Amino acid sequence: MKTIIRVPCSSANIGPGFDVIGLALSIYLELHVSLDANAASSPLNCTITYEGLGAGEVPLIADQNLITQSALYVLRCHGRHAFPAGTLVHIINPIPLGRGLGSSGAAVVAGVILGSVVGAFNLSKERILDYVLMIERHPDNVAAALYGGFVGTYLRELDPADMVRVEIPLSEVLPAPAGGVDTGLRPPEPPVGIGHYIKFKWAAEIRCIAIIPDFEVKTADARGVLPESYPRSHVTYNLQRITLLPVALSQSPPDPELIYEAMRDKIHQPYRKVLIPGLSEVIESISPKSHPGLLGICLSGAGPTILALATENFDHIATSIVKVLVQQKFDGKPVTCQWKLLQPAEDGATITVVES
Ligand SMILES: Nc1ncnc2c1ncn2[C@@H]1O[C@H](COP(=O)(O)OP(=O)(O)O)[C@@H](O)[C@H]1O
Ligand SMILES: N[C@@H](CCOP(=O)(O)O)C(=O)O
Repeated sequence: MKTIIRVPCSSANIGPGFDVIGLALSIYLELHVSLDANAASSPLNCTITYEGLGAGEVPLIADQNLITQSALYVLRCHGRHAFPAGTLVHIINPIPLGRGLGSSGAAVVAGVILGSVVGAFNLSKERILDYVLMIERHPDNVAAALYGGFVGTYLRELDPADMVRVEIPLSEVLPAPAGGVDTGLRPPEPPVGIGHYIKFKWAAEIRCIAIIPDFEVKTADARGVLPESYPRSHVTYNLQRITLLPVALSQSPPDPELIYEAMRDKIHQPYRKVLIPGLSEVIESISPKSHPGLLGICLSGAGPTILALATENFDHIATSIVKVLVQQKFDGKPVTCQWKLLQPAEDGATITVVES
């Protein structure tokens, strides 16, 4: 028997919805999980194999890999200090790392589900979200990856005792690398009901073009360039647009002028352009007027991927954006890009048991 855990990638923010809105998209991380009582012993009882993007770069030791670290967090909260003997986890990852397509969100969601599956804890999706939010601390892309589709999210205001638990350093939640040895530490359990979501409708004719530059921007770095406070006019600007966005993206036929305006942002994109050469030029030069079929354009998550929503002329829109980006340099080297045509992943995270 083998359990397959499948989790989609995601695009967070969609312009004005910084840390609020997420969209699950059709590239899927898969974990193939099995137990082999005769397997040679491995650190923390877990053997990891890996194929796809990040192979050779992602650690394959249980207390260093984000997926298995997340599973160990769940196990340790339940008083288990290792995987069941002979656990084999094969990771298949087509999601580009560090590009703003929610690779870490998908990894953490998959890892928490892995912990629930191997521990036979049968956690509900609501409880899985609590565990995930102790690790990836913004709800937008993880709620999309877990529940699927186009979502709006919020974090509940916690009482002071719960606040202490969610604010503890990440290093106390995830197992610190200890060479695969059990440290015996029991991390804090998540409070119940930290994060919540609502699913919005998505007009069937809207497709998503992801233009993916060949350089990485770590989400932590892209959060580091954001200011602590904002001018009131910029907050109002975003509130006006975020109020329109979910309705605008649910209407058939979609209204390009409305969507283009509703996807503009003053809270994160203007600050992140220092990390993403070409971002401003793309947003300012490519519009539904210059490119029929285009609805709107934004940074995907923390970048550097650019997300364009469109109903037709996908190739022309994508190649126009690529043309602007390849004129730029990153780290002194010319930028190259690939692009993919994606659609919303409605199902979110799934668990399937198959005969191996
Ligand atoms: N499949 C995976 N397996 C293990 N770790 C992963 C995986 N995917 C992502 N990660 C971790 O997440 C990091 C990227 O996260 P982040 O900077 O938030 O970018 P992204 O926008 O792709 O989520 C990687 O450097 C790696 O440490
Ligand atoms: N709201 C977050 C989303 C980060 O998404 P990622 O896919 O880049 O990890 C942010 O904008 O920082």
